[in-house]
Amino acid sequence: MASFEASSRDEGEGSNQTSLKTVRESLIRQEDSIVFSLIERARHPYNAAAYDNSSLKSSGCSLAEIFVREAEHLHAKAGRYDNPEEVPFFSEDLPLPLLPPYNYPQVLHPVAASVNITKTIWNMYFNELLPILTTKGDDGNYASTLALDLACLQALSRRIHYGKYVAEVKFRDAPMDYSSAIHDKDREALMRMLTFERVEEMVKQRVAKKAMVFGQQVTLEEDNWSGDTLNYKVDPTLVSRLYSDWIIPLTKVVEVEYLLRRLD
Ligand SMILES: O=C(O)C(=O)C[C@]1(C(=O)O)C=C[C@@H](O)C=C1
Repeated sequence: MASFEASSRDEGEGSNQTSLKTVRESLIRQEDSIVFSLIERARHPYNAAAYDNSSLKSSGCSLAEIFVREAEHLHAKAGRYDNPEEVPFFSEDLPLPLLPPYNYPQVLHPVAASVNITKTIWNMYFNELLPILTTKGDDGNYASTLALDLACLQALSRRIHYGKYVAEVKFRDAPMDYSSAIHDKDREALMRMLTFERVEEMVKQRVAKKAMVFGQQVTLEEDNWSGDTLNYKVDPTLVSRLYSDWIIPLTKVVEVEYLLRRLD
């Protein structure tokens, strides 16, 4: 992608450069899904009843949990989790796909399946993000709200766990450097090696810009296109903060966890 600014460590020649470029292009595309899904969820107020564990006395869990569990059940039948990029929140007892499996390319080391931070993503989404993304109140549209939550959770899980792919191409690019930190189980060294601050800065700026572009009120009157009078559907600084406080740090946690097991 032309807008991608290479940092000094990925200016080398060869296919690894292409691979890092390719996985970053996927991260850029995934930004669109994340920003759109947040804008859609923000149309509804918080709708607390959907998240309250005591609302459904018989089940002891929230409507949100039941919704995601049952949706994942259905998605598993349609083969969603055959794709190693997709990580379910409730992986126990998922049914097998109904169609014969598609042959997804095996890019990752088999240990990738054991790297799973869905609990952290779940808690971050419901405890930290939703309360600041939405307005207080209840409009009763629990089914629509939860369908939108599911879209947000899936987009976030996919993006954050995509750190496995980013880590894999970085490892292939510099196996000797990474191997020594992996043997030493040196998390800090790994974190330092995989961090590109300039890239992170660009990601944060780009997602804020996407929130401005995707979240405009589009009308046919010329005046409404002027930047400062716009009322965005989701605060662009919130989207940027979501990336800087949670999405990027959690992607890096996935990268480190994957690398630590990469030589098993
Ligand atoms: O692009 C990379 O190299 C990544 O590892 C992804 C990512 C991100 O989450 O956006 C994470 C760590 C880097 O510091 C830069 C960006």
